[in-house]
Amino acid sequence: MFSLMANCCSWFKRRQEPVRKVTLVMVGLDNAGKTATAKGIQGEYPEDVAPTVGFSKIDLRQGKFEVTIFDLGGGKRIRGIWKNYYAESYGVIFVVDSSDEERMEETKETMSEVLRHPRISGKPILVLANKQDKEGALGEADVIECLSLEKMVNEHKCLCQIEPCSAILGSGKKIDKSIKKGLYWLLHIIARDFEALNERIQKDTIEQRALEEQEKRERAERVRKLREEREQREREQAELDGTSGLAEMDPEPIIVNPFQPIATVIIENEKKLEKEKKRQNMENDCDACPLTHRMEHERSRISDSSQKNSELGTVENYTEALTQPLENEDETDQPSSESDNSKKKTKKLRIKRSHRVEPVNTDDSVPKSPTPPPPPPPDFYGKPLPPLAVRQRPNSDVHDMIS
Ligand SMILES: Nc1nc2c(ncn2[C@@H]2O[C@H](COP(=O)(O)OP(=O)(O)OP(=O)(O)O)[C@@H](O)[C@H]2O)c(=O)[nH]1
Ligand SMILES: [Mg+2]
Repeated sequence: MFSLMANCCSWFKRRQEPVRKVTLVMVGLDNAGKTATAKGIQGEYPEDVAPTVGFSKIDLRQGKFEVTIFDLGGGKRIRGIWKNYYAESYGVIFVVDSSDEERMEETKETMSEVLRHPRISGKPILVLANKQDKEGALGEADVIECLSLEKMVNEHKCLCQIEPCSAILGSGKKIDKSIKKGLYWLLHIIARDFEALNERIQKDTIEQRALEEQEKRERAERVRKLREEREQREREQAELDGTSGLAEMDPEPIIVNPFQPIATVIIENEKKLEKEKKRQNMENDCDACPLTHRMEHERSRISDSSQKNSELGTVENYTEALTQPLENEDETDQPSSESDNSKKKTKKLRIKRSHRVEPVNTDDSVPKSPTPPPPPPPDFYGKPLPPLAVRQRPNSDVHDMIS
């Protein structure tokens, strides 16, 4: 009767206990069997596993414990993330592949690194000597020896339990009893020192979060600086590529299309032709004027023409090439008998053509071609372009090499 009452009191007392949330971290080399073990605990088929990239998380209820297990990837490159989970861990599950003797040294170093971390030292550790079903797997004593386990745990003041097991034996309620036993042991130790552990974990977690925030800010700052440097480099490169200077002053430069519609070219040419005609008329009128006046007139005309040349660019050059016969016509149309006028005219023509690249002047030394170039039709630009052969070419005095 007394014992029944004591049991009832104990049950009632346990019911009053608050639910404790406990986080565990599961680590070990890749291929050790961590995910298989975690799946087995959860009641899933343990053999259907793939290497863990990052982590996987399982939640389970064990008596008064709400347990969260972080199953972390064990690959060499992923091991760096383990430390991010140490602060909130109440204990460690370290899984060892007992059948892989060759990697025992690596396992030892890795375990030592975990236990000496300031956020792990002093916390309980469960070692699962996994894959006992495999032939040649090391037994419990061999694993302890290979890992120098006693020495290591004493050094870092960690309570330790080792369980030889096989994760693929079963799952859920049929899970390997050693795994179940090991888990009970770990939770029991945690429950015993819960207050002290909990205080440490709260403190470590706050520090860890602050550190993470700091790292995040530093990372963002690094990214910002890198972006700024890259943009600066791009700007400098753009300047080197010649988009600086005028291009910078005028962000949208006007690009003159060299391939203008033919109608535009014709209109330009017509204008030019009209101007030429006017000029000719004026020249005829001016023939009566004194030579100096005419010289002045020619100079202003040349400068006007040069300016226009630079303005009109390609089109103007083309126009000039086409209007060349008009100037020749000036030359040929002058009556040769008027000797005074002829002298004046020669001088005038030299000035007139001074802005062009001319062949050696043949006016005096070489006799003129017996067949003068054909005069252009009066309405030249109103008609289709003449055949290439009759068009006056620049430097037409020089004959083609191949004729
Ligand atoms: N024979 C045998 N095979 C096992 C046992 N436990 C796991 N395996 C197999 O070992 C391989 C690796 O198992 P995982 O659970 O993925 O190993 P892990 O430790 O999670 O590996 P990472 O995620 O890469 O860190 C899988 O093919 C499992 O089926 C076991 O107890 N016995
Ligand atoms: Mg895994």
